[in-house]
Amino acid sequence: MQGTAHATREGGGSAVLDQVRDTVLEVEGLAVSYGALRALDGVSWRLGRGEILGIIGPNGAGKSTCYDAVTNLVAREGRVVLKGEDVTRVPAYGLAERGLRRAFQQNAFFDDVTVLDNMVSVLQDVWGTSFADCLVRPFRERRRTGEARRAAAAALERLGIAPLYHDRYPTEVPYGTQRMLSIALALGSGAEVLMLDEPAAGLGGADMEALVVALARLRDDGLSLVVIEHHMDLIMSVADRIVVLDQGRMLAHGTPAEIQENDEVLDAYLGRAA
Ligand SMILES: Nc1ncnc2c1ncn2[C@@H]1O[C@H](COP(=O)(O)OP(=O)(O)OP(=O)(O)O)[C@@H](O)[C@H]1O
Repeated sequence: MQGTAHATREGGGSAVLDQVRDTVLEVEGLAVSYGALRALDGVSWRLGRGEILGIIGPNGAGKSTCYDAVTNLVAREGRVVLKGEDVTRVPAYGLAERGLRRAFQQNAFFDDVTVLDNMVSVLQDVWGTSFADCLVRPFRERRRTGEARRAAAAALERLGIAPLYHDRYPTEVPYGTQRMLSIALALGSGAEVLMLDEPAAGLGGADMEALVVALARLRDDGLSLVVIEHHMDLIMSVADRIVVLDQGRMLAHGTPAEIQENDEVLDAYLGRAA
């Protein structure tokens, strides 16, 4: 094997795990079976604070199943530790409350409210007002509503969504902006770990570049990200480390440079230059 990516098919700990500093999310021995199919088998990785971990692999390798397993959306074996707390038995909504959020492959927003109001709605946990408060303290509540809208606008601009789109309906804005909106909504407020499933799906060149910039900015802000992606250029440019899955098992784990030189990965997945 060339390079230093660690093949993990034989099991055993990988030294690359020891390189992760300030672990925020750790999965250990995750396994999922669908009837006779072992869709995930003994998958372990760690995510450091302010880091992007890429998860790649051919179709059917188990990438989405791995997300379902981490977020407790499927029966699984193994352990999940978030910020030092064993959260293996915590349901998905409890994980979201603890700062572990997830965006799915499909865009997810309310079609019949504006982009800005979509964002305001997910910030309700911080800026929400009650009917009773509006009656008793109307001026205070009006001020809070203004603050909520400013916070929502800032959250959208953090993802590069320009103000000219804030008052449009999501279906009226370009597809790349809709993808960014889905990410912004998944982030909400208080996210510490964000898991993205193919964020670049359907994006063209300029939108792809905007996504790279946005992901790097989120990481630089201290967010930790796990990103499933088929676009190799994108994942190789933004990820700090990469896990390669194949038939439910970990084929390799290393830096992008290590993964690109790994013979097993080249044979199984990335394709080899003649
Ligand atoms: N609910 C399910 N019931 C039965 N089999 C499933 C289920 N979900 C996934 N599988 C199977 O588990 C395996 C892993 O699927 P998964 O969707 O995790 O792969 P993936 O790497 O995300 O693929 P893709 O890149 O195509 O999205 C596949 O063989 C798939 O057919």
